[in-house]
Amino acid sequence: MDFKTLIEKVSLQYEKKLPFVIFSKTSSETVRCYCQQNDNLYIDDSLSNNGFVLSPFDSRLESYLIPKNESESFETYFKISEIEKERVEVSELESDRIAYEEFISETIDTIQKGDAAKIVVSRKKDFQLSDFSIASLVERLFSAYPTAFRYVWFHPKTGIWCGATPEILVNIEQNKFRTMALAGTQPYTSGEITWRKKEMEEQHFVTEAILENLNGIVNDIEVSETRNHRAGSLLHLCTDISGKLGEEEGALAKIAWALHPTPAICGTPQKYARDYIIENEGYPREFYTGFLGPIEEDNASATLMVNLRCMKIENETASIFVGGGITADSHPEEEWKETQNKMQTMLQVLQPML
Ligand SMILES: C=C(O[C@H]1C=CC=C(C(=O)O)[C@@H]1O)C(=O)O
Repeated sequence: MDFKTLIEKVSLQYEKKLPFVIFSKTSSETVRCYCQQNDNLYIDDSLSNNGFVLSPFDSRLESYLIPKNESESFETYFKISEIEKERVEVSELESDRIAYEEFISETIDTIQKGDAAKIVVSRKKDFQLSDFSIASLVERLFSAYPTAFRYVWFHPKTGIWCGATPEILVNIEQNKFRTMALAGTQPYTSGEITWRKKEMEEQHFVTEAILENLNGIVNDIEVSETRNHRAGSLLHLCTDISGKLGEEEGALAKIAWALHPTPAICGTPQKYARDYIIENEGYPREFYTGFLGPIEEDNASATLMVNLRCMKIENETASIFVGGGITADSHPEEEWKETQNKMQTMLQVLQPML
């Protein structure tokens, strides 16, 4: 089956209002797809069944699964085609900017009072689509960000969720696991790269918290040098963390629930930051900054990614979710600009449909 036929399959599935997920792992040209054969909503927090999981930011809420054994699965090779990507100009209300910057200032005050070291706050912006097609969405998304993990998920009860994320929550392959501490953002340029103290500190919080949360769960942890990690037109700081798993069952669930929500998308201390976000952000994140990905071989192999650079599409409206890590040294105007830059990742996919 070729990519075109696969797109026809998912388009038909969407027309019939049946769940599907189509995805391609980081830097892979293999596209895989599960087309569920009924419209049940499978709830599964165990992370032990084969299929594709979609889990929300608030870990007290349910995770959903498109089970492999209830789906037809397909796989194909896909030749990346060059798509034009130009910055999409967005008109934003002055009142929205002021409200967001005030929210950032309040968050900085909270941090300066000593209640938290870092809190990741975000916003959601809606775009009316005039010419939406699932085929065009899949084609553009998969071509635009070949080095990201790309997915389009549809279930009649959740709507479409899709994204191109750079961040691994946990990857397990043959008794080895990998995760990463990703934080700090600047626009990508080919020139010399320098990071400010604020970004280095922000990223350091993430590495430290991940190592602390993994303590006692995995053995032989290796921590890489911190490196630059490009995500489309953005650049992040990243530390790779890897290690070996013991013989016991259920390592995937243990690691994923120990790490999620990481300080890359929530904050430190975790519970304070989570409650602050839920109480103050003013909208429910749903699956944004949750995690998603395939679980295979009875969870001996899995790639769970943090749901970043993503959007939800429902009733011809695309909601794009964007945020940033706030520390005592953050500046509200810069944080607003950062969300505008991050919004471009999905806007460039949507461009012809706006
Ligand atoms: C919360 C987001 O990004 C996180 C991941 C990488 C860098 C981030 C930052 O620089 O603030 C955020 O922690 C988002 O893209 O919506």
